[in-house]
Amino acid sequence: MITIENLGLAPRLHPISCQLNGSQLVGIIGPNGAGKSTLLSLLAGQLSATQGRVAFGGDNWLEASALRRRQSLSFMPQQPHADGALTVAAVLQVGLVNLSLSTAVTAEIARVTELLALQPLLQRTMASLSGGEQRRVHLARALLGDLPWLVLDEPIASLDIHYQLQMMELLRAQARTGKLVMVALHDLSLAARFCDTLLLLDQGVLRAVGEPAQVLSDENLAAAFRIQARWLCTEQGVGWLPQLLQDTD
Ligand SMILES: Nc1ncnc2c1ncn2[C@@H]1O[C@H](COP(=O)(O)OP(=O)(O)OP(=O)(O)O)[C@@H](O)[C@H]1O
Repeated sequence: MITIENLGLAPRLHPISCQLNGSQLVGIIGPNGAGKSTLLSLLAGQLSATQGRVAFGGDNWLEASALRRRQSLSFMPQQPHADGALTVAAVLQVGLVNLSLSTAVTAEIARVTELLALQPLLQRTMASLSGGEQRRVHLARALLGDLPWLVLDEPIASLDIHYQLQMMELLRAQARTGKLVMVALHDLSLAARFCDTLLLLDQGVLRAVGEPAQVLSDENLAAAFRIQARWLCTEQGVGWLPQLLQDTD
């Protein structure tokens, strides 16, 4: 479990507080510029907070050593980078070595390779891959070491619908193994369908946190996104028909 207390970065993110249990897939949603990446980057230690604390495993996570951070939290930024000249296999090897874990390298790389169906790509260079293929490699890299806290900024951006569904299932399965999995998402229908908890950010403010049905209320959708939506619930899942509000441009 993590407890976020008044975590903020002026002027981009107003102080936010919430508690998130492990074993959950948590979606961070909100319009462009709402502060999603800022929040995730603060948790990942890529940005320094101007105030607040984060309790994770007892102490203030924001003051944890670099090694503890590296071995507890896996971060995939919105625009992950890897040297284009490296093969996929090399990217995964370097990623694992950087974690300084005692994990068996070959077995761990085989594990994430299988999870992301990367076998056919292992000997290709990163530069030779499509955008979606590269994203799957970055996702595999984020899963290396089986760390307890995954923080992924738009992990399904640029994936086709097959891989979007597969990734959301995979991330939910990762959460079910006891991890806290936090993902920034723009697809609210997939967020509603797969996430246990949603955090809705709007103009740097935490507007709502809770179960998807509560957070994706008519009022919140209108205020944050200036849309209205009809939700379609079937046994297979949730879909929706979003529309611009009448009085918006
Ligand atoms: N490097 C930066 N320096 C100053 N302000 C920034 C910087 N990066 C982002 N911002 C601002 O911080 C606010 C939050 O940005 P952030 O990237 O966290 O939004 P986001 O919700 O992730 O948006 P998007 O959906 O467009 O990715 C925005 O107003 C943005 O303009």
